[in-house]
Amino acid sequence: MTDDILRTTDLTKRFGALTANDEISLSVERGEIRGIIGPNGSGKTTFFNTVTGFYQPDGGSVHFDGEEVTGWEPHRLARRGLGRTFQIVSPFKNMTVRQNMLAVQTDDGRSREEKRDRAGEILEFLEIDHIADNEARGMSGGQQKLLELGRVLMLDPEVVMLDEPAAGVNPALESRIMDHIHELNDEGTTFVVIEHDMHVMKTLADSVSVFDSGSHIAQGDFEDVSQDDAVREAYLGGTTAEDDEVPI
Ligand SMILES: Nc1ncnc2c1ncn2[C@@H]1O[C@H](COP(=O)(O)OP(=O)(O)OP(=O)(O)O)[C@@H](O)[C@H]1O
Repeated sequence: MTDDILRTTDLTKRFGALTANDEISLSVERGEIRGIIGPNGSGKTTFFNTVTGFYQPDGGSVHFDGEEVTGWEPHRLARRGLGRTFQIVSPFKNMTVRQNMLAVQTDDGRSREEKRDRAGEILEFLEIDHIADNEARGMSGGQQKLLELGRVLMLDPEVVMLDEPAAGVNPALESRIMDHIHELNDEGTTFVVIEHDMHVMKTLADSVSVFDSGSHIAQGDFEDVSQDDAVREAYLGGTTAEDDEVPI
């Protein structure tokens, strides 16, 4: 029997005449790393925004850990255990790295000291503790991505949705980010990851869901999905496909 921690049923989001998510039904199993791939504009980020409450859906539902959470506010979902990061990261630049961590509203009865200790542990785990007292404005793009992941971890999430965690990150830091994701996953955190880099996706994801023109067109392990005719058409038939987006 499968143990779904996140499930959408016919989730739909429109922007005027454009249907960015067209009845997306998708289940994520507890403990897996699910990749979401698809050409530019296929609706991946919209899906994240609708699942995590940044957009109200025009139809369909979202269930998280056995509870219907459709339309819940992002902060309520985050406190319930569904965290997410953004494609464009935006730390508070004039605050230190540690202050950025402590600015996360956890509302879980932890004392200031406990919160500070937890922030220290996470920064150490992510190997950015040496810059904890530096202003965030001096961080590299990759370090900012790690800080954003760290801020999500302050909420002890059960599921983390990552929007392009490797984009714009140098290869050394990229492999560190992937190691951290694997390590957290080994400890039980479920991940849903949007990523254009197919090499990253191939090694990271247990299974992938493919979006095309707002629809969820295929799901399975990376190798099977790469051979799927509809997937090859989605990538190769369009005019926007770039080499690194072709999943073969
Ligand atoms: N806030 C918005 N208002 C209007 N249209 C939007 C909005 N957000 C997204 N769209 C449109 O919805 C479609 C899906 O966009 P979305 O960003 O979800 O795609 P994506 O698969 O994440 O793309 P990319 O891989 O380029 O990040 C696009 O046509 C986009 O222009």
